[in-house]
Amino acid sequence: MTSTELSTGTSVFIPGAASPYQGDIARYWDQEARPVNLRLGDVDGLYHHHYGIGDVDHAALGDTADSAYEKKLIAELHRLESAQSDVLLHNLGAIKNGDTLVDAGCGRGGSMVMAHQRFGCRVEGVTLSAKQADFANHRARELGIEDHVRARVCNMLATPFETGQAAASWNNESSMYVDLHDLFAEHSRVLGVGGRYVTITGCWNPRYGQPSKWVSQINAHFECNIHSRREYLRAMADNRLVPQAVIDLTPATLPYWKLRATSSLVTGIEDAFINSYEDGSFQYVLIAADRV
Ligand SMILES: C[S@@+](CC[C@H](N)C(=O)[O-])C[C@H]1O[C@@H](n2cnc3c(N)ncnc32)[C@H](O)[C@@H]1O
Ligand SMILES: CC(C)=CCC/C(C)=C/COP(=O)(O)OP(=O)(O)O
Ligand SMILES: [Mg+2]
Repeated sequence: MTSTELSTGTSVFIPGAASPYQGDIARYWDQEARPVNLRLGDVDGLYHHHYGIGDVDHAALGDTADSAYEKKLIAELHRLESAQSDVLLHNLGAIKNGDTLVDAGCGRGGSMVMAHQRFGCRVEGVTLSAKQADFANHRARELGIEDHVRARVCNMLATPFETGQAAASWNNESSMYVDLHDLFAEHSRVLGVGGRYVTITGCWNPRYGQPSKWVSQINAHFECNIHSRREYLRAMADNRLVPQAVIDLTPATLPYWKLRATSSLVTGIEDAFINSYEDGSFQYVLIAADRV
């Protein structure tokens, strides 16, 4: 654990942060309280910081003039975000209830809870944000699963997990904050041989050429650094992670964004996602890899 320097020169202790950048990211997520995340989480107590996939259920939404429409829209966006976690968890393969899973960049813990409910296993999460870790651990206590689901304030590039301890691990929209070679070296260390790694991420498309202005806008909005699809595959290959599936989820996430753009919970980043997905400069992908 180190301290980081603010631009004012004040030394601030940020547990888990290994660099000034990570200190900024810790502060960003400590302060985050966007209604688009909290009101969706309030639907059923699963709090996500990722986006949705799947077709919109227009029958469930009903008439836009209906006074209950906005509530239904929030429930529908949330359903699509949980569907995204379901697809990630499905790609972890067969997990036994005695297994340990690692969620790298766990946010408020929605996917961790879903993983435990699905597999009955232990789930260990790390986040740079103490607020998020407290939130996730509080939810786990409320659900009575705190002996199986735990979040810690920790850098995902240097985790406290034992070598080979995890049957599977994942990054759900959290790999754009780190160097991919460093990230996959750590997953490769923590995973047992034969273990499974899954990421769902936004990446820029090498076929487009370079990051588009929309990708740059998303980077600035979230203070992150989106990698290219090529960089993911190369860094995995260099770290004994062999892709078993690469799924382009771009067509599946567009309905979520188009629906979200019509809601009262817009944050201003919706057009950058829609435009970059539609012009082919950006892709939403799932990569599942075997640790060999
Ligand atoms: C967009 S949120 C995704 C949260 C969660 N995976 C989800 O799907 O709800 C990004 C997360 O990555 C975490 N993160 C970013 N850099 C990190 C690092 N170096 N170590 C640990 N967590 C990190 C943030 O703290 C935050 O929890
Ligand atoms: C696909 C890419 C590039 C994602 C960037 C990472 C990120 C910040 C995800 C969403 O978090 P959130 O749920 O907190 O965002 P929002 O408030 O927009 O819903
Ligand atoms: Mg969100």
